[in-house]
Amino acid sequence: MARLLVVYGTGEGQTARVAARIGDVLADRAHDVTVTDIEDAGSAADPEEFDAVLVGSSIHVGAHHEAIREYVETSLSGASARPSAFFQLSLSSAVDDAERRAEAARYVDDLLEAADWHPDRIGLFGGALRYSKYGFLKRLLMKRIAKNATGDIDTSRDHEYTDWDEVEAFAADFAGFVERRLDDE
Ligand SMILES: Cc1cc2nc3c(=O)[nH]c(=O)nc-3n(C[C@H](O)[C@H](O)[C@H](O)COP(=O)(O)O)c2cc1C
Repeated sequence: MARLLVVYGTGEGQTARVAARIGDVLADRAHDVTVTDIEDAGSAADPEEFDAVLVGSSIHVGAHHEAIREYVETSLSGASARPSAFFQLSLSSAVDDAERRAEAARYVDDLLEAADWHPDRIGLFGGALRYSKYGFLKRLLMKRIAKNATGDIDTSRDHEYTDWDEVEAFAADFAGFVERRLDDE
């Protein structure tokens, strides 16, 4: 059994949902899992207390959650023997378009380069449009962003693009990686 941390930054809760699903997959494999929002985490997100760390963030206006950026820069920077993974949610990963996919990958590259962090696994997932949760201005902004991304500008309902099978496969793959690594030690 490994002590695993899943720490995430979220705007409207989709990354929290993904983090929870990842946590369920890890817990089903009998690991001791802590899933925490970076805003509430404080010292509970100290990587030293865990065997492995997964970090997740959504993209808002081309940037990761600020507290997550700070966290990876201060807590995960540099070489580490501890296995780690990063997952990202965006609309850019919600469409089958090479340019958009490259954009999503670039967001990750920029974050990792700035933090000098080298996670063992990276997951890029489609996010969601929660028009029902946005205020007037955010709904307008998201309609514009969505028009160029998924094309879903019907604000009378929400749109979800997360592939839950992909999320579960990502979590299982990372769990397997951690288990093999700990067996070898
Ligand atoms: C204000 C806002 C700005 C966003 N900007 C981008 C963006 O620049 N690129 C992108 O691919 N997705 C963008 N998105 C889509 C989010 O990444 C997607 O909605 C994701 O599911 C949000 O997850 P969260 O609820 O955990 O924050 C944006 C969403 C919001 C609400």
